[in-house]
This record gives sequence, C-alpha cells and structure tokens, in this order.
Amino acid sequence: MASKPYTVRWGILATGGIAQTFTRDLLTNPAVRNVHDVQHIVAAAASSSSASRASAFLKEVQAPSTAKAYGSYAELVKDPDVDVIYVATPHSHHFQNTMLCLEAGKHVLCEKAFTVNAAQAKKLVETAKAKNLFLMEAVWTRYFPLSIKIRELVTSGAIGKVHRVFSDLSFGEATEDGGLTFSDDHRMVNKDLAGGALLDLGIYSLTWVFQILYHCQPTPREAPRVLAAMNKYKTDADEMTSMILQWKENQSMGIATTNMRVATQPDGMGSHTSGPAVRIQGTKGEIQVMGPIFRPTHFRVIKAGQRGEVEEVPCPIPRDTERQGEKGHETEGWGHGMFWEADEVARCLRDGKLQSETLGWDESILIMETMDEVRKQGDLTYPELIETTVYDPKSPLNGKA
Ligand SMILES: NC(=O)C1=CN([C@@H]2O[C@H](COP(=O)(O)OP(=O)(O)OC[C@H]3O[C@@H](n4cnc5c(N)ncnc54)[C@H](OP(=O)(O)O)[C@@H]3O)[C@@H](O)[C@H]2O)C=CC1
Ligand SMILES: O=C1OC[C@@H](O)[C@H](O)[C@H]1O
Repeated sequence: MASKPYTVRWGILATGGIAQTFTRDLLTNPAVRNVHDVQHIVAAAASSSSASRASAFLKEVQAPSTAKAYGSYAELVKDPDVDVIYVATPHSHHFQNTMLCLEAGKHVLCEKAFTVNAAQAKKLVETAKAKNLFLMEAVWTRYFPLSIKIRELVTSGAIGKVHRVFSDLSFGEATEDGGLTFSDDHRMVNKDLAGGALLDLGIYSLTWVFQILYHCQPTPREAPRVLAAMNKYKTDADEMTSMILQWKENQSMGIATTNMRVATQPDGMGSHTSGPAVRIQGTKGEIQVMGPIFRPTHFRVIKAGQRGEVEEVPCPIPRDTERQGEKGHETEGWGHGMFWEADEVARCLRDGKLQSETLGWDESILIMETMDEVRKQGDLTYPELIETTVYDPKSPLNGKA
C-alpha cells in the first residue's frame, strides 16, 4: 500500500500578485501533476495592511475556511500551525522579512531576487544554518520538468560540450512620451523597492546561464568573471542591462540580457514567432528554449550538421480542472507551474534537508555576487534601509509589530 503523502502547512507572507498565483498553485491537486508523495495546506496568510486584507486574499484564492488571516507579518511567524513561510514581498523587503521568519523558527521559501545584495543573502544562510532551518530562493523555473530535462540533456552530453548560452528576458514597456508603462513608484522601477530590470527580470536570464554553465559543471565548480553595462531609467533604476559571464577554465561564455523597452517576444508572451529566448550551444548541437524564460513550455533540440532534423519538445503545465475561475479568468483549471518548487520544498522538509540541491545556498549567493558586480559596473546603488545587513524586527519593512 502506498504511504500517506507528506503534508506541509504553508503561511503566506504578503497578499500581492505572485502570492495569489503561488497560493492557488498550492491549492491544486498534486495528482494532476502525477505527484503523490507530498501535499500542501494553506494554513494562514498575513497582510502588512490589515487582517481584513488577508481575509479577502484567502477568499480570492479559495483557501479552506480553516486558514487564518493575520494583519501583520509578526503574528504570522508566531503561528504554531505553520511549517514554512512563502515570502512574497518586493525585493527590498526580502532580507528583513526572511530574517523575521527564521528568527521565529520558521522554514522559508523567499521570492526572487533572493535579497538586494550578496551580503544579505549570506546572513540569511548563516541564520538558517545556525537555526537548522530550511531556506530556498523561489526560482521556480529551475523546478520545471522542462528545466530538469534540459539539464539532463546537457550533462549527458547530448549536444556535446556546451560553450555558449544566450539568454534574454525583456518586456516592451516603452511609452510614446519616452517613459515606461510603470508609474514611478511601481516596484519594477522604484529604487526604494529595489526595482529595476536586473533584479526583477535579469535574474531569469542569469538563471538560464547559471543552471547550464555553472550548475551542470562537475564540482568543484568554476565561478564566472563578469562584464556588464547598464542604462538607467529616470528613477535611476536600471531599464536595460547586458551581461557577459566568462568561464575561462571551462571554455564557456554566457550572454544574459534584460530590457524594459523592447520585448523578447514582441507579439506577446507565449508566441514563438520571435524565435528562441535561450540558446544553449554545444559542439554537437543546440537546445533552444522558447520564452517566456521564467515559465517556458517548449524547447527544441537541433543536432549539428543534420539539416531539417529538429526535435520539438512541448512541456505543457498541467491544469487542475476541478479548480476554476478568477485571477486571469482561468476556465481550463488552475496551474501556473509554481507547484513544482513547492513540491521541492515539501520533499526537502520531509527528508530533513536545509537546502535544495537544484538551487543551493552557494549558488544563490554566487548569483547575488554576480548581480552585485553588475550593479557596481553599472553604478546602481539602493538606499541603505534596503541594503543593510543589520536585522531589525522593527524595521518599517517588517510592518506592524
Ligand atoms: N516567481 C514569479 O513568477 C514572480 C515573482 N515575483 C516576485 O515576487 C515579489 C512580489 O512581487 P508581486 O507579487 O508582483 O508584487 P505586488 O506589488 O503585487 O505585491 C507585493 C506585496 O508585498 C506587500 N508589501 C509590503 N510592503 C510593501 C510595499 N512597501 N510596497 C509594495 N508592496 C508591499 C504587499 O502585501 P501586504 O501589504 O498585503 O502584505 C503587496 O501586496 C517580488 O520579489 C517579485 O520579484 C513577482 C512576479 C512573478
Ligand atoms: O518573476 C517575475 O516573472 C514574471 C514577471 O512578470 C515579473 O515581473 C517578475 O517579477
């Protein structure tokens, strides 16, 4: 007889856009994605504004009536019925909010970008280690079966030695008057919220470069040298950033770009007309991933010198048709692809692991170090309140006590 699935009780910290998408994925039936060993419970949610906002959130996502609504993050982290907290605030808040959770003894899954800088990421890791708690950066794309398959193809040598990866995540947000579609206080461009293309979108371009050219290396892995350029928006956040990562010993290079004026997929996300958004180039062939690269559902394998021989590999995201409606008016059921990272968290907790092998602490820190260097070369700094490595439970970033 199959054993009972391991159950994880989640607390949701913040009630914005991605908190809603993630929580809805938690509420889908794991069997729909052929998962039978773990399952998820939405135990509580907290809003920094009010308990009524948290209640409204739980209603919007159709959480069970048992889920508790809190009007502060401080109350959520004290809930004994919560095992792990999903931190879904803007980048600026991740360090203080994650520390709040860890200090209260909670495991954490923290949205990308992990923190504002590498020093903050190191402090989170030290704290998790010292307190024997699980901690993971929520780079959900890494847990897609598509990503897993591609990493397997690369490590098995299916396209030979990989020498180069191109990767782009860009949104066409330019307006007629020379601005961007975002208001100046929007988290995408607001420096108080650690806005900018790099931390929000460039992290995915880097994810593809790293998960192939770094993660697929045998250990000990070589770290890259970084060359970068940035153009700034009127808010002084970066609106376009280009990076070259060089692995000299490993004879490889990654070119990672992000832009908020021109799009990777100008005719709309999900369209393949514009060609691949990621190209993984090896001596025996190439893997091309169609965008958007944060939520890819299709890749192709082209073998070198074999004209016309292209293997198309669709990887659709399973939908739970028992769950319907709301958010983007989903009529074909729920399922965004965030459940796979949640399953990883559950398995790590079940197995007593403090970090995920797919995106371990060292790699998250190295990526933050890479982004620190890119920011240094692009002369992008953020306010001290959000760059600090001093934990303050009473920081305004932690909301009400
Ligand atoms: N994995 C993915 O695909 C995606 C990840 N993200 C990441 O998730 C995080 C949140 O993004 P998103 O949900 O789009 O952002 P939203 O602006 O929609 O939501 C952020 C939430 O954070 C809370 N918050 C607390 N303080 C502030 C503040 N000063 N300003 C704004 N919000 C505040 C609010 O919830 P409350 O007041 O109720 O606590 C708010 O609803 C970011 O790190 C982003 O990079 C975003 C989109 C997609
Ligand atoms: O993580 C993300 O992925 C999707 C984008 O729309 C969003 O801006 C970003 O935060």
